[in-house]
Amino acid sequence: MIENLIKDKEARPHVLHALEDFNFMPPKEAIVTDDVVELLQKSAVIIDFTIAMGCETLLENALKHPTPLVIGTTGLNEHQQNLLKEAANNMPILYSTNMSLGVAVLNRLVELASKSLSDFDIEIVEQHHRFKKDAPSGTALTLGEHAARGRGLNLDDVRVSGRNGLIGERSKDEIAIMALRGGDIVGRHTVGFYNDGEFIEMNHTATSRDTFAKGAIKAAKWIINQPNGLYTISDCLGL
Ligand SMILES: NC(=O)C1=CN([C@@H]2O[C@H](COP(=O)(O)OP(=O)(O)OC[C@H]3O[C@@H](n4cnc5c(N)ncnc54)[C@H](OP(=O)(O)O)[C@@H]3O)[C@@H](O)[C@H]2O)C=CC1
Ligand SMILES: O=C(O)C1=N[C@H](C(=O)O)C[C@H](O)C1
Repeated sequence: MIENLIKDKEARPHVLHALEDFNFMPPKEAIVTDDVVELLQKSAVIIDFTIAMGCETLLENALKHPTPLVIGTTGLNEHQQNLLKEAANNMPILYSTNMSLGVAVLNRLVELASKSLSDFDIEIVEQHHRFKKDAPSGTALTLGEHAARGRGLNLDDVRVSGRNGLIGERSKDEIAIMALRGGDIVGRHTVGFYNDGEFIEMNHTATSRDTFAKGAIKAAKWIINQPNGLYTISDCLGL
């Protein structure tokens, strides 16, 4: 995501990491550092698209040096999710597994469809590029949470991660989340609602990673004016 953020003129002066990797000369006012404390102390807001461990380091240090944060990193474990909640008591944090407007709206639609189509079986498929490290995608899990919430269920209680062998019939409440990987697919999520005689499939396809960068920059401008707390991109978009 760093190359997509650098492409955006407004974000460019604030991008601090690995600039030379992308053959880009930072402007004089940019701070280039690999010291997370210096980064926190000198930044008005930080955008994090790294890996779960990188996000954990940022949050741990942010607890001592509160700074508004926009976090898009996925694959956070339970400890890291708790750290996110704890840190949000001391600073405004916007966390979203997907920074696009389309997915923010899709989350709403899925919750509504799940509630209205209570007899339909729900299945989620996500597709991403071959370089993606975590599975299933954070977006697919968030969509699954909305689908479960629409029926008053907890995703952890009903989630299926794979099917293989003589597994028996599908149970009514289960929600499978399956991941495909290949090529340069930016991000494609399909939530299907299946019943006897009809089905609906809701699909969102990101065709450029700039979509996520633009959402994150909008979020960064918004989060600096918010009181401490944990927000999502839906809050920023007024959804
Ligand atoms: N919420 C959203 O809308 C989106 C979320 N994402 C998520 O963002 C994350 C990054 O994705 P992507 O950009 O494709 O991944 P990449 O692997 O392309 O980039 C990850 C970057 O993080 C750096 N990094 C790795 N470890 C650390 C660390 N411990 N501390 C600081 N930086 C570190 C890497 O540096 P180096 O190369 O030197 O290791 C690299 O520059 C993933 O979790 C992905 O799911 C991605 C797109 C959209
Ligand atoms: O790794 C990616 O590329 C993406 N990750 C996010 C996720 O895990 O949901 C968002 C987007 O789909 C791209």
